[in-house]
Amino acid sequence: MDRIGVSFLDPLEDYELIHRIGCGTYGDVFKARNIKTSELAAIKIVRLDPGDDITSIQQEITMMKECKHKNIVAYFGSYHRNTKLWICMEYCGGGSLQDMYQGWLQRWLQWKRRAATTTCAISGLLASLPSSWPSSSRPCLTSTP
Ligand SMILES: Nc1ncnc2c1ncn2[C@@H]1O[C@H](COP(=O)(O)OP(=O)(O)OP(=O)(O)O)[C@@H](O)[C@H]1O
Repeated sequence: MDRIGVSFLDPLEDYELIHRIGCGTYGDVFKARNIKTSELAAIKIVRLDPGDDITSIQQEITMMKECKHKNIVAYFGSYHRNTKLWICMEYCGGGSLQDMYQGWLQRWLQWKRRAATTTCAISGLLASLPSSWPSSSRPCLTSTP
């Protein structure tokens, strides 16, 4: 951990936890605030037990440290304290890509249902037109609900 610049100081000296925002393969993720700068952060807290293979976590930290781009979550630092590893990073208020995808999917399904309902209503209305109505002036409805 030393090798990748993890601090052994108390993370609660630097961050206050606000609430839990999610949970991943390695542990819970919390919304937090940097006490000195008031900047928001997301902190992943991973429980480390003696004998755990920490290679993949070290790789995740190393990768986050090296990836510096405006479209990639920024890495703020890590702390190893009392069997817990705190990985601090930029807070993304829009949620995960999966959350966004679920939102789009729901909206699209809702829109599709509304379109089908409207089509049915208009079809019913057209069917109720008097048969004496000249076919040349009947509106034509085509849809693929
Ligand atoms: N930087 C962040 N800003 C805001 N929310 C985040 C951030 N990172 C993670 N989260 C939230 O925490 C949840 C868990 O994230 P985490 O990266 O631990 O798990 P994951 O996305 O399932 O990936 P993994 O398989 O690596 O654990 C996400 O789904 C997201 O809602």
